[in-house]
Amino acid sequence: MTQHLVDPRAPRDLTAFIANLPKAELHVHHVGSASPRIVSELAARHPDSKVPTDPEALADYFTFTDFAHFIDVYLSVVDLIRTPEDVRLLTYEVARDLARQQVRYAELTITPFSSTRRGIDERAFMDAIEDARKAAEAEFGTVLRWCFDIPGEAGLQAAEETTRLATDDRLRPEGLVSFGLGGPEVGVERPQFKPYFDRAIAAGLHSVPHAGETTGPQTVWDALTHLRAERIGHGTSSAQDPKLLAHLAEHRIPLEVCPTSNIATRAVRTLDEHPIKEFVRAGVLVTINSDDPPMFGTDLDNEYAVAARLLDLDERGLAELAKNAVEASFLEAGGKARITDEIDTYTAQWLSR
Ligand SMILES: Nc1ncnc2c1ncn2[C@@H]1O[C@H](CCC(=O)c2cccc(C(=O)O)c2)[C@@H](O)[C@H]1O
Ligand SMILES: [Zn+2]
Repeated sequence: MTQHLVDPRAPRDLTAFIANLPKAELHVHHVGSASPRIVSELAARHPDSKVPTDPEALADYFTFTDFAHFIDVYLSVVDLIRTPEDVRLLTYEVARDLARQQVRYAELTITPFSSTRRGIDERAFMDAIEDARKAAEAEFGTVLRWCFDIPGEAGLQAAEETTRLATDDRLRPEGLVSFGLGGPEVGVERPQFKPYFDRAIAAGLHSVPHAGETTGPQTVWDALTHLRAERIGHGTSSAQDPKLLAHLAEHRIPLEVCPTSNIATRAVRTLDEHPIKEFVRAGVLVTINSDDPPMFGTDLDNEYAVAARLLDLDERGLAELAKNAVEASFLEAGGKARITDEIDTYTAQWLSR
């Protein structure tokens, strides 16, 4: 009987490598990360909701015809978050899911305006997310920080409210590090939000607006010049403007790339057409993120696997992507060094097996 020896040149199983690779995630939404189990549990608490309680039906419900449809579905899940306990449960479970993927550090984007305008007390909201953040760090070892974002389509009233919640020392949570702008981009010009970003930056927050997801490169330029963006959410259309790509690369402004999100919201037609290769070729600092994982039928590990396929990466290439996210994060230097060292040690051990 011939013995089938494992061919040492055979492609190693990158899935196993990714699953155990220590990671950081910079672009992932609080409500958008509610797992099917959490969403169906919340939907069962609120029978008036149009959100299905059955996880099967939920998978169909999370299939979008276009970006506007995605926002409608997103808001129907926001409507399920009605009490501080809902907020705490959601936040803690999102942290558990992140920890399961070896995420050591995540900057979770939260839209407090959407919850406070739906009646959740602002102080109770802040206490709920902070309780969950501290519990997650103690129990899972996952460090969470917050990005508060303005739902741009809700206009300047939402901008004012979000800025107040993010800069009032009696309210702003300890874990808050950055300030963003989300929702549809079409008809939501970035320059109008300059006064709010100026106040947030003056209060010590980092600027990380979405831009160039569903509109052209001018939106990315506007985010850089008017909102002083330190990172860009998506930035997908930057690939249409070589000068913009060169500027991002020269000034080492990271892109928060969310490949499957761009397909699910129809921002990009197919993964093979995704501009991530152009970003890397231009020398742009690319980070990999999941955006709204359960809604897009993905998770961070899968996004790393997609990046490996699109960029033809081996273990070292994947480790570099993970280190990019650590470098681009707003974690303090000691924490960055710790996670980067862990990534290097893990990768070296894996390759020496
Ligand atoms: N890929 C994404 N690209 C962009 N945004 C994304 C993405 N994923 C998730 N979001 C989130 O969707 C929300 C959209 C909320 C919104 O548009 C809206 C409009 C009018 C009223 C209200 C309200 O609350 O009353 C809200 C944003 O908060 C944002 O954080
Ligand atoms: Zn997003």
